[in-house]
Amino acid sequence: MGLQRSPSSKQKVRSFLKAAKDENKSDLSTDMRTPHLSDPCINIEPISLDLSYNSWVVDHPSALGSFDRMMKAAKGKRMVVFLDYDGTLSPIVDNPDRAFMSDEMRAAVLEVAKYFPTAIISGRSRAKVKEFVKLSNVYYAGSHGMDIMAPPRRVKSTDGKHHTAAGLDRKESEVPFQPAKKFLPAIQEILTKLEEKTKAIQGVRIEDNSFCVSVHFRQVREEDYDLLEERVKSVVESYPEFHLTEGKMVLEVRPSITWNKGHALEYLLETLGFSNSSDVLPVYIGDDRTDEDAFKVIRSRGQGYPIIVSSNPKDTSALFSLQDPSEVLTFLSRLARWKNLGLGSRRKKRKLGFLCINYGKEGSIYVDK
Ligand SMILES: O=P(O)(O)OC[C@H]1O[C@H](O[C@H]2O[C@H](CO)[C@@H](O)[C@H](O)[C@H]2O)[C@H](O)[C@@H](O)[C@@H]1O
Repeated sequence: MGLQRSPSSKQKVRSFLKAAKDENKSDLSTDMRTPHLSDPCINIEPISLDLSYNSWVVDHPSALGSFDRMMKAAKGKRMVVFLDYDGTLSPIVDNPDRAFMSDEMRAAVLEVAKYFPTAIISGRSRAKVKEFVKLSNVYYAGSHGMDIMAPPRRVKSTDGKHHTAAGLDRKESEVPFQPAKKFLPAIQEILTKLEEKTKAIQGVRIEDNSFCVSVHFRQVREEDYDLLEERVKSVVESYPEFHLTEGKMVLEVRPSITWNKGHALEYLLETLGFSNSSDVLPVYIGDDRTDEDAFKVIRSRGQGYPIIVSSNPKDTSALFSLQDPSEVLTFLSRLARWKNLGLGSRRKKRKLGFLCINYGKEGSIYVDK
């Protein structure tokens, strides 16, 4: 792994990176960064070089341009909405503490959550993302899904019915699910050591994300990248149960457990009562590498809409795309309006005296009384 930096050798790489950097203020995903010779991903570079946004978007069509088609296919299905936070609901900014979400975005998420079960799955601590979003009608998962607040997991008993897991709150109120809980003391130790080891490097920000730690280098001088990487690695090396991952100008120290945003999505579907439903249609909107795990889960389910937020071509398992948070806002507003209009026309038909025959999963039809 190497930090994202300006290229020094290949001319082709230089011009590609410069264009991408100018367009997106260095928000190059790791799949496009200058490769290190030691980087096992070096073989993906020529593929990225051939991609241009116009050809990429053919394979990952705009979720706005495809909206009608998507909603037509969603008729009669139960949509569940999953949203990433940074770079999706809020724009990427230099100071992570100031990545605020706009009031319009908040209103759009509020509306969406009125009609569809909605969860926010972020790399931030759950408390921090809740503080930014400030909505009570959504579910929150922080630390890349390692800290979920949701209804308790259901267990299947011998009578074949689902029951709340023993020992948990039976009133279906929300309970935390924290698969990395045993790592909390070690995480606090790592945090302290990282702060100590990197304090002399100008521009570094260490963020406590509860079950993981972020080391931000967005404001670090390029000439200090190697030093920072070396220091961070020297801390992580003495914790064999942890590993490093890389996001947008950030290194993250995470416990090595088999749990990611994809698992969080599945967990939430299950606890919200959608497991094994053939008519459930998850929508996941995210911009970062960690969102890919959720995109893959949706693809493997064979039903749902994985949507990447990017204005640059990148390797992704998403099927659709949106360019930036402002397009996310438009998409969410249209989604809420689409549902509202659908409900409205049903209400109107009822008012006009039509009889509604409900076929459950198949939807409903209106007949003249
Ligand atoms: O899963 P997410 O909600 O997308 O969180 C991923 C990381 O997002 C934040 O960092 C990123 O956004 C910052 C604010 O715009 C930006 O300054 C930083 O460079 C980005 O990496 C957050 O601060 C991290 O802790 C999250 O892991």
